[in-house]
Amino acid sequence: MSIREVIEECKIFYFAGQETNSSLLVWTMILLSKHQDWQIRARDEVVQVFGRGKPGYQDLNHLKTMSMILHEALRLYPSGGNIYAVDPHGSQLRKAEATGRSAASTAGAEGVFRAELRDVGSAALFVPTVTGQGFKGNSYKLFYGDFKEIRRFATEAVSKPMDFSNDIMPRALPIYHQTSKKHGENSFAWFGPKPAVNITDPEMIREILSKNYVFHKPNGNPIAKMLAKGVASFEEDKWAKHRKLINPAFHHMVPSFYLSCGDMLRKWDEIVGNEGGREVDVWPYLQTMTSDVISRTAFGSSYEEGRKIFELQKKQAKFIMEATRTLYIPGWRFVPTKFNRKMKEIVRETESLVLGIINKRMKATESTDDLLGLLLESNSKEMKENGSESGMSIEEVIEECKLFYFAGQETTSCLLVWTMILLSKHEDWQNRARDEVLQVFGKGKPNYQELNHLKIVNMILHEAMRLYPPGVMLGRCTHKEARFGKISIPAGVQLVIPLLAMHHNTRLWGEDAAIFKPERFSEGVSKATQGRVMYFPFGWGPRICLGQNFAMLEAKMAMVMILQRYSFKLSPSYTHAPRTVIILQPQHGAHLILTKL
Ligand code: HEM
Repeated sequence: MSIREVIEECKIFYFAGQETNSSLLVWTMILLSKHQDWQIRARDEVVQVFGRGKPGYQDLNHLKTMSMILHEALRLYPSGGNIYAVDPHGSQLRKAEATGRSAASTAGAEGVFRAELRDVGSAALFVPTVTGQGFKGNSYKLFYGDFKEIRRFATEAVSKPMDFSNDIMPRALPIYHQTSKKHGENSFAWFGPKPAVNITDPEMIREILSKNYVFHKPNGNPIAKMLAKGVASFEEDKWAKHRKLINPAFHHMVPSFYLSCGDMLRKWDEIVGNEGGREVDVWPYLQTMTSDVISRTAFGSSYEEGRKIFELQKKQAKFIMEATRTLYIPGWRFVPTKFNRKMKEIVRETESLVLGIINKRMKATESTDDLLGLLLESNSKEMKENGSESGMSIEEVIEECKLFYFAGQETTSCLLVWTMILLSKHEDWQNRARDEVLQVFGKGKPNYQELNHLKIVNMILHEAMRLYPPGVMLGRCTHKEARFGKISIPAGVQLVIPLLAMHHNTRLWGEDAAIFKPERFSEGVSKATQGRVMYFPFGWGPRICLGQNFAMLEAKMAMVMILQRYSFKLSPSYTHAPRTVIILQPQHGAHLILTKL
């Protein structure tokens, strides 16, 4: 090991050992204060084994009741760490999975404490159940499970770039890649003290994603929830209510892709000029464009205020990424550190800006057709028809607006950047796409209706999202024992759906799964997949992405306008390095040579 690696190991021991232990102790004491009967049972056992004398290490291992209590405390209040990104949308920021619970879910968990304490901890229960059914994984290491390995895989994966190839699993989804390499497709890992089972059977995936009232999303880090809550993080009735209110707004809004994309192209024109090709890192420009689109579409006439809100969100996301890089300590966000104060300040500033816009709208006599206007309209219609309980509060509308920003921006810019990179490598497909675009629109302004009839561009976008899906995995969890045919998975387990692995699976797609072949989608998605759940970049079932059509339309408009004006190829300085930071991004940007047509 290098000195750096030794230091990293020490840091892991510090975090995994010190913070998780103190968190475990504090929750155990709280639970035992609440459940005096178990406190008495534990004391009886301790007094029986040690009397009032000094406990011997050997005998500590024989405390059965104490071990049961510690495992149950860990199950209810796990203190895991910076493990996985499972949701493509920033609101979840589930980098810090297996962390503390929200107040509401804590109250629910309290209720089951007594009933579940009969089991000797989740590890003891989980392992025989799933290994008996062919799932394999590492044996459980107390408190931090596979945390150390996961950290190492993640760091090693992105430490060097790769040759240009679409075989990106080792880099983009290193944890699943390594686990499945070692244990096979039916495998599991320990997210701290929580077991996480990898699900790769298309039928099981269909069932999990269809039954959204049975399989919930895993609880995220409460710090991350400061960023945005909204429909993507709600469950059951609250989720259904919000989805019903937001849906009409998405169907009626008029997106402003043309304006924002035009702004981006004007910037490229200034850099490239008329003579020869010029190198441009297109990645930051695509990010600005998609963020501009969402500011205009969400806040329309209040575009300037909208931009300010989103700038604050960007700042907040950076703080949150830093916060989630360390283990989450329950209650830590309430401590008035400088960092926490800054984050709270941003929340306050954002809310007052959004509230200002909303108040202005409420007083206006005419309705506006931006997302916020439509949302307010659909909300007040619902409240008029079914009473005020059925609508959203102003705070909830604010949260949904914040969510649109995170949901709508990074994901779509990722789709665009990988499409441009792939078309730079495959100039034959770039030419075919341009031919189609020029045939349908010439050099004129694309209209929305006809964007939907572009066949080649559509095939290319799907193939780009198959190989480089913005969200590389989805997560769900079991609240009670779940049965899938002969397979049974106990309660309290995370289900990891490695979306990227499904998109690259040679058993499903053939030996050429890693090759860019848009012709796979020449007869549509259902023909390409034969109706199986093996391609689902926007998720599946009732919780499928609300912005799916929006994103596809935006990507088509942008690709049409780019293809009309430019030809592009990889620059010699382009470095292929796909990397997952919540979503799948080009780690070193996208340096392309742009030539004006
Ligand atoms: C290429 C772009 C996009 C991709 C790949 C994508 C992907 C996804 C995926 C995979 C989910 C499901 C997550 C899960 O089931 O755990 C989802 C949900 C969602 N997406 Fe997107 N998304 C994109 C763009 C957008 C845009 C532009 C918006 C809005 C402006 C949006 C809003 C949402 C919302 C609100 C949900 C939550 C739906 C619910 O829980 O009912 N997405 N997205």
